[in-house]
Amino acid sequence: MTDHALLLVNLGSPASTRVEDVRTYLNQFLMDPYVIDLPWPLRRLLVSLILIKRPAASAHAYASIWWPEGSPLVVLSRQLESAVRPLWPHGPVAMAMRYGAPAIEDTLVELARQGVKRVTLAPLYPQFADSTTTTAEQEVRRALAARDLKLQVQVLDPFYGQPEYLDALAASARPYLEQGFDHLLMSYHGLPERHLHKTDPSGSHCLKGADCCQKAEGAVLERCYRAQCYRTSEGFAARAGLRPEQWSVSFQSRLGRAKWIEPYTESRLDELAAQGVKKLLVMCPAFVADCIETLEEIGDRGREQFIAAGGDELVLVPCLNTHPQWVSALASLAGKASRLL
Ligand SMILES: C=CC1=C(C)c2cc3[nH]c(cc4nc(cc5[nH]c(cc1n2)c(C)c5CCC(=O)O)C(CCC(=O)O)=C4C)c(C)c3C=C
Ligand SMILES: [Fe+2]
Ligand SMILES: [Fe+2]
Repeated sequence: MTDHALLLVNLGSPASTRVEDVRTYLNQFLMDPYVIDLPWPLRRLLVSLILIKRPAASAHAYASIWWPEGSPLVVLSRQLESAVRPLWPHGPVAMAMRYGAPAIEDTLVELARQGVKRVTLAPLYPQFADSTTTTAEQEVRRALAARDLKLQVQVLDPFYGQPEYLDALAASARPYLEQGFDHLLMSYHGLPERHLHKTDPSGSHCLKGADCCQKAEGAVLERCYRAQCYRTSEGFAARAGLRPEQWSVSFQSRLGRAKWIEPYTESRLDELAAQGVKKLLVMCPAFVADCIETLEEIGDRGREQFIAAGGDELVLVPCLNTHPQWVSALASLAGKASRLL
C-alpha cells in the first residue's frame, strides 16, 4: 500500500526576520481562538495591542538565532521529514506548519493530487494542549472540508508517556548528563492557567493543591498539559537514573498579564543559582525541535540570567531534532496510530 501518507505538523515560524513578516505570523498565530481563547472582539483588541511592540522585539530575537537556510524550527522539521521517509513505506511523508509555510491546506491538496487516500497526522507535540494539538487537528479537518478532499485521517495522540519517546529523550540527553552537572531543569512551554481549567474534564482537578497535576490519572491526565509534563519528566528521570533532588520542572515563555502555570523558568533560574547550583543543564521536552523558545529564550537570555544570578554555566541540551532513536520512535508511534504496524 503506498497511498497512506504521514503528515508531520509543527507550529511554524515567520517567513523571515523582517518585522513585517513577524507581525503577519504573530497575527495569524495569536488570532487562533485555540491560542488566545477570548471572544473575537476582545481577541482582536488584545492581539492588536500585542502587535504594537512584540513584532520588533520578536524579530530581533529571531534574527539572533536564524540560520542561513531559514528558521531553525522549519529547517529541523524538514530534516526530520527526510529522516523519517525511509522508515515509512506506506506512502509519502510530508511536513506542514500550523502557521506560516508550508501551510497544512496546501500540503493536503498536494497529497491528494499524488493519490493519497489516508493520512496519519502526527502533531509534533509530546504533551496535549488546545493551543497546539487541538488546533493542528482542527486545521486539518477545516482544510479537508474547504477543499472537499476525501482523505481518511488518523491522529497520533500526545506521546508524553510512550516508552519509545522517553527512551529517545534519554538517549539524546545521555552525553550531556555524562559530562556532569549540579542540577537538571526541565523547562516546558507554559500555558495560561485558564487553558488547563477549560480542558479539565472533571471540572475540579487542575491546580488544586501543590501536587494535584502529579497525581492526575485517567481522563484528567489525558487532558492536563501540566500533568503530562510531569509524567514526561518522571519517565525521563527514571530512565536517566536521576535522584529526585537532581532535577526539577518549570514553565517558560509567559505572554501577557494572565496567570500562567508555575513554577516559572525565570524564577527557577534565580532560585537555583541562589541555592549554589553552578553547572545547570536545561532540557526543553515540550519541543521536539530546537526553536526560538529553546535557542534564544533559554540558550541566550536564560544563560545570561543564570550567570548574572551567580551560576557558572548553563548547558542547553538540544531537542530531539533528528536523533536516530527519535526518528525510529516517531515512525513506530505513527505506524501504531495508523494500525499499520
Ligand atoms: C510546545 C508547545 C507549545 C505550547 C503549549 C504553546 C503555547 C502558546 N504559545 C504562545 C505564544 C507564543 N509562542 C511562540 C513560539 C513558539 N511556541 C511553540 C510551542 C508551543 N506554544 C513553539 C514551537 C514556538 C517556536 C516558533 C519558532 O518559530 O521558533 C511565540 C513566538 C515567538 C515570540 O514572539 O516569543 C509566541 C508569541 C501562547 C500565547 C500559547 C498558549 C496560549
Ligand atoms: Fe508558544
Ligand atoms: Fe492538572
